[in-house]
Amino acid sequence: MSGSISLHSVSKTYDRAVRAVDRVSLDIAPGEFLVLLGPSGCGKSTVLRMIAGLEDITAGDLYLDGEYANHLPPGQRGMAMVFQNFALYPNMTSRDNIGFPLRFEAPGEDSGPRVEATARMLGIEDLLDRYPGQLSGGERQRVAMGRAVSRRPSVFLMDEPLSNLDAELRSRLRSEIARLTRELGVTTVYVTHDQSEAMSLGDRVAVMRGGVLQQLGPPRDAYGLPENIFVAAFVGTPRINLLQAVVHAPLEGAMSIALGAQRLRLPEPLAPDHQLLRIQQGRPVVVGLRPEAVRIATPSEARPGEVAISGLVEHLEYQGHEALVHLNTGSQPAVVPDLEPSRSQPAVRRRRGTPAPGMLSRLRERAARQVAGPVVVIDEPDPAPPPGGIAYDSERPPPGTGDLVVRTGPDTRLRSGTQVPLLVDLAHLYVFDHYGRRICPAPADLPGLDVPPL
Ligand SMILES: Nc1ncnc2c1ncn2[C@@H]1O[C@H](COP(=O)(O)OP(=O)(O)OP(=O)(O)O)[C@@H](O)[C@H]1O
Repeated sequence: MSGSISLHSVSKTYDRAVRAVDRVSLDIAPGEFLVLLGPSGCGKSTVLRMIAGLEDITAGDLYLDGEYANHLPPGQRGMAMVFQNFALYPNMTSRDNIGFPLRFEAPGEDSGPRVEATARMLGIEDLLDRYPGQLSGGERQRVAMGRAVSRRPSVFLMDEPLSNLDAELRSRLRSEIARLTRELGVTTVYVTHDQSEAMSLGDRVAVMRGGVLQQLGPPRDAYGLPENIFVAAFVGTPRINLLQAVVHAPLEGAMSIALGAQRLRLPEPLAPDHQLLRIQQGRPVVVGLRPEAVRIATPSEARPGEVAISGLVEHLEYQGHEALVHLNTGSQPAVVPDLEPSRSQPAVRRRRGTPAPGMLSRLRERAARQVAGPVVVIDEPDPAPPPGGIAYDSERPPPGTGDLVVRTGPDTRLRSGTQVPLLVDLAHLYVFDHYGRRICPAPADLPGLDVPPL
């Protein structure tokens, strides 16, 4: 087996009601490391389990090495799985745990040389005669990986394999997994809700939300060119600043984006990406600024492409290698629900008085999940929802939390309550429309920017 995996519009519905995975299409190349990333309950594990054959596919097609494989039994798929809970047999030594699958795959063959070669690869030779109870969490996970590796599968499926480990061990094992899968050249599908893990491991990252694939591409694109507000907010620590804004495009005079009482004046001649914002004139949009897109400096220090605003220091968060300044610029943050949903909550909050879910509301919920919405507009009292079922929130953010986080050097000394000048780098400005789609920088396929998603 070469290890290519293709999902064509694959869905999974549990109990006729919960659509855990909604028409996901993915092509994973042989030897590729693909990470499924998303918040808890978004359907990552279900995708992995359908690839493994541990879960039936409700609709859509799965191809392994180009062959239709929906009904292929798990044992015939040439895959090995590593779970978060190590799953070792407690009454077997590491040697027996690693050799156990080989008893079935190559009956009668001496598994010793393969077990030892695997142990050498993972640096666990001296643990081979210990029982799981005599191993640390990290050692247990190495043995669990050894069991997967010894089978020489064509695909590794890993479901949050590091989530039970402490931070230092996670980072060490992360590089070991990267090295091991690269050396073995084995296709790997890795599930995590930890975006930094996804960014550091994946050749490509598939970001999911509410069962729907939001974006598929290299980690650099998920961070630098998020297709929607959900991906922008989910990827990156500290989280991107998302501010409610309005585009002003007068027939005469400069175009600007209002953030509360302040304005980002777009320099003339307008950049092509900024020209496309003209059609949003007067509409609420959301501005996204990563913490490194704004710096504390006076207007006279502005470089080309930087525009001045100001902010009131709320507090300084010292991080050792850097400091994060929390500022209040007088704008309203936009809120993206579903970033960390609890399993008991529905995927999209409904407005008061909305009837119980029927076909129409289910369709609307699905449409809302396909884009990043709902985007919360705090200042508008009870606005009518646009098509697509986007909901609104009337809660204000807690006072004193600031609306903008800016990254600075660790030596910054700033007192709370100080008004500071800020420079916004327009080269790193994101604008999302009312439906949560990125409209600046312009999307590659330039959809009808006015058209509601359905
Ligand atoms: N056997 C099941 N029966 C009913 N619903 C299920 C079942 N397994 C999963 N689900 C539901 O399907 C959705 C997706 O679950 P899944 O485990 O794939 O999410 P996940 O993104 O892997 O979450 P986590 O990171 O918390 O494991 C959830 O709403 C979950 O409650």
